[in-house]
Amino acid sequence: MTIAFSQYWQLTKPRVVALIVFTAIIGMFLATPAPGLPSFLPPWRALVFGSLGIWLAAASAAAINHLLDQRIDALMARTSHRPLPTGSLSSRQVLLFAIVLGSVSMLLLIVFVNGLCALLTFASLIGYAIVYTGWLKRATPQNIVIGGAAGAAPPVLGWVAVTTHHYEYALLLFLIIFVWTPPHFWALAIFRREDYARAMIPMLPVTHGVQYTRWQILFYTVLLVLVTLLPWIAGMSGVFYLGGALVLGAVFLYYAIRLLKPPSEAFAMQVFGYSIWYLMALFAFLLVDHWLLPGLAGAAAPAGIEFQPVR
Ligand code: HEM
Ligand SMILES: CC(C)=CCC/C(C)=C/CC/C(C)=C/COP(=O)(O)OP(=O)(O)O
Repeated sequence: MTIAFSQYWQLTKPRVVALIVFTAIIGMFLATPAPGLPSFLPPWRALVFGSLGIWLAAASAAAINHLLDQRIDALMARTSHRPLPTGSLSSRQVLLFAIVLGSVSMLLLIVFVNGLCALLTFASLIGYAIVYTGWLKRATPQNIVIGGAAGAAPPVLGWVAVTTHHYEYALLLFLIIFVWTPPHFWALAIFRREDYARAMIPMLPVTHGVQYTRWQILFYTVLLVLVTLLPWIAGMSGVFYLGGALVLGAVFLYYAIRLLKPPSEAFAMQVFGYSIWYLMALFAFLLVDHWLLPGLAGAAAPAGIEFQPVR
């Protein structure tokens, strides 16, 4: 019983999905007026059912990823211990699990949140589970750049769970995760390139070589540092966020430059590990900044404009 639970839990990619839900929740908070105004907590239904619905949809997408990738997962050292390659769960069980999670997610979002949030969440689920996993991943070395759109969507999903007002700010959050994805993934792909070569998956380090991939990581990291300035330039975030983004970005740049001539083979995995802390910290800075600067409430909900949850 406990073993079965842990196998199903593993299907949901719990740590990846935890960070995804974290960015969605930050999206909800940033869409909500800051302290000092009548309500600084997102509407409770968006917070509770929105987070739960987005979590279940991402977990369902992750389970479908396991299902469609079982043949290649069996060929790769990093993934060969997963429930399908080891035979501890059957394809039927995984499919059923994914359908249940996805259906409950849609039900919660449609009934308790709103149709737009449900629609965009469903599009993200399909984007990752079918478009990326079933097609792009095997088709082009730009797979994770294009497929990254699904993983970048959660702050937008969180935002529209609360309101469509100033949705352009949510698009800035989307852009940050979208540009973050290539350095995040390619660092790991460099270290795991033999896995991908064995499974014949056209990841950039396999098709274009390690050095080219390192330069691409540096290119996207520079772009990322520039893109993270946008929330401040657009007036969504203040100098507290700006300071945090600059420090975090400087460290990321240091890692990306060092990766051009790495001290060891394992250094790429340090860059990968940092990318995760980076995103978590950047979004934490966005939230604290939003709370520290009540003046910004004007940015999220300008005077005279009613705070309107989408229904
Ligand atoms: C197309 C986009 C993405 C690709 C290809 C990708 C790829 C990967 C891979 C291959 C791993 C290693 C997983 C493992 O060994 O089990 C990983 C780990 C991770 N990813 Fe991503 N990722 C993407 C987007 C995201 C997004 C959007 C987030 C969160 C906002 C995220 C957060 C994480 C976290 C937290 C881990 C560490 C998981 C752990 O330690 O168990 N990733 N990613
Ligand atoms: C509804 C919604 C918000 C969906 C979110 C989509 C989602 C779960 C994105 C995560 C991205 C991810 C872990 C990609 C790795 O897949 P991979 O197949 O390249 O990695 P693997 O080899 O570890 O399976």
